[in-house]
Amino acid sequence: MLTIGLLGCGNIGNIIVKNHVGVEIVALFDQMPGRAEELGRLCGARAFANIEEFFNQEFDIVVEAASVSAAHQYAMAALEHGKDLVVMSVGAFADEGFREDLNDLARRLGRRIYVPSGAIFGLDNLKIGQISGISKLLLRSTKNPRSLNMETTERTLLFSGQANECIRHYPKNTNVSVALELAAGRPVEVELWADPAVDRNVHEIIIEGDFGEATITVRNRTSPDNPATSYLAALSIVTLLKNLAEPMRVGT
Ligand SMILES: NC(=O)C1=CN([C@@H]2O[C@H](COP(=O)(O)OP(=O)(O)OC[C@H]3O[C@@H](n4cnc5c(N)ncnc54)[C@H](OP(=O)(O)O)[C@@H]3O)[C@@H](O)[C@H]2O)C=CC1
Ligand SMILES: O=C([O-])CC(=O)C(=O)O
Repeated sequence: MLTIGLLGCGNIGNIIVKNHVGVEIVALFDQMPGRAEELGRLCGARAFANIEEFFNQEFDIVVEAASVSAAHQYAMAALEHGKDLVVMSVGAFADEGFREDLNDLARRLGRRIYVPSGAIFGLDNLKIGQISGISKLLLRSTKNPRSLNMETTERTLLFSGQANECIRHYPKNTNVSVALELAAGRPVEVELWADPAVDRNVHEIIIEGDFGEATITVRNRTSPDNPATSYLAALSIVTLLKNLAEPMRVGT
C-alpha cells in the first residue's frame, strides 16, 4: 500500500484523514503542531513539529494541503528526500521559474508531481490546449464574502485579469485558475466576484477553441472547516490518492 506524509493538517488534511482509501498515512506536519498531533490521534500516524524529521520518515508521497507559500517552501525538499509529491496549493506553480526548476529536479530524480483536479471539473480534456488551439479561456469564480474573508452587501468584482496575477492577491481562493492554466498550457482570464447572495463556491469556465465551445458551471458546497475551500477539492485529492496505485488511468 502507498504510504503518505501529510503536510498541512487543516480542513483538507482532516478530510483526507477521515476518508482516505487505498493509502496509509504515516507522518503528519503542520506549522500548528497541535493540529498534526490531533490528526495523529485519529489515524495513528506520527506527528512532527520539525520538517526535516518529517521528511526523513519512510513514506512514498508528500501530500501538500497547506498553502501556496508552503508548496513553494517545501516542494524541492520533498523530491530531494526521495518522495513523490501531490500539490493542492497549485498556485505555487504560477511562478514559472519555480515550476520549471521543480520539473527539472523531478526528471533528474525520477520523481512524480501530481496536481489534483481540485474544486473544478473539466481539467482532463482541457489538456487538448497543449496540442490544439484554444482562443478563449475564462474562469469566473463567485464566492460568499465570508469565503473571501471580507464584508460586502452587494455583488462586487474583486479582480479581473490573468490567473498568475490573481493568485498573488488571493492565494487561498484561486488555485483553480492556475490548475486550468497548467492543463491548457495557456493563460487564463479570471474574474473573482464576492456575492452575499450565494452560499456556494461557484466556478464558471468558458472555453472556445478548434474543438468547439464548452461551458462548465460548478456550484460547490463549502468544506466543513474552511468556507474558502470547496468540499469537492478535498474529495478530489482523496480520489487521486486512491487511483495512484491502479494500473488503469481514466481521463486524458
Ligand atoms: N487546487 C484547488 O482546487 C484548491 C486548493 N486549495 C488549497 O489547498 C490548501 C489547503 O486548504 P485547506 O485545508 O482548506 O486550508 P486550511 O487553512 O484549512 O489548512 C491548511 C493548514 O496548513 C497550515 N499551513 C499553512 N502554511 C503552512 C506552512 N508553511 N507550513 C506548515 N503548515 C502550514 C495551516 O496553518 P495556519 O492556519 O496557521 O495557516 C493550516 O493548519 C490551501 O492552500 C488552499 O488554498 C483549496 C481549495 C481548492
Ligand atoms: O475551493 C475552491 O472553490 C477554490 C479555491 O479555493 C482555490 O482554487 O483556491
